Amino acid sequence: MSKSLILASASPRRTALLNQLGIAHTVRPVDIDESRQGEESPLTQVTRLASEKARAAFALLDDDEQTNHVVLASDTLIALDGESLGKPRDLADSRRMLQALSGRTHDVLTAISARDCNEEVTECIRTKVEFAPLTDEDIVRYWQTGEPSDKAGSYAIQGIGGQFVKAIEGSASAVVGLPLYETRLLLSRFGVQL
Ligand SMILES: Cc1cn([C@H]2C[C@H](O)[C@@H](COP(=O)(O)OP(=O)(O)OP(=O)(O)O)O2)c(=O)[nH]c1=O
Repeated sequence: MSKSLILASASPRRTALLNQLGIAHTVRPVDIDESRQGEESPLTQVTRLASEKARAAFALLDDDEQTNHVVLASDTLIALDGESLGKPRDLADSRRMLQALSGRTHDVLTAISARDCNEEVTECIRTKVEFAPLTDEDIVRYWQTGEPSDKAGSYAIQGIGGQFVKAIEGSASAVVGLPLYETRLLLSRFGVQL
């Protein structure tokens, strides 16, 4: 018997990407503390957060639901010089992030985590993104559009921020929040009807 899918995410991008795969699902976001723990690396952090989101959402299911559901969760962080960049708090934070990304190549890390009553599998997808040099005026005007505020690294490649991206190497869908290819493989392994 195939299992039903629960997406543990408040991100409209992740729902849209899952819809692109044509996979029926219900959405049940969870709210966890996403701050860095100690000196953990961006890879450790993003993998831990995806796993914690999946675990928290699964724990909210009753016994019956746990036997016939799979929970999928994801987390996206930018990695630059060993540091992780999440969502900006304000303009100053956005400026700090975009100045750091300006004229350089960074890694976008997206971890996906699937969990059912038998097991949890979590993996991380790394995509390289090369940014054009940005002026302070670019950064302030971009902030005023409202787009950066809920995006890791303070930009959206699929939106206005796409004009700052010179090149990308890896998974475009992973940068937006859910790697389509790897998610499909993972869910099929968990018995979700594709
Ligand atoms: C770099 C980049 C990030 N993003 C988004 C993807 C994620 O939604 C967001 C990073 O925040 P996340 O903490 O990964 O996710 P979220 O808080 O939006 O949703 P949830 O935890 O409930 O699943 O940044 C883009 O949409 N475009 C981009 O180019």
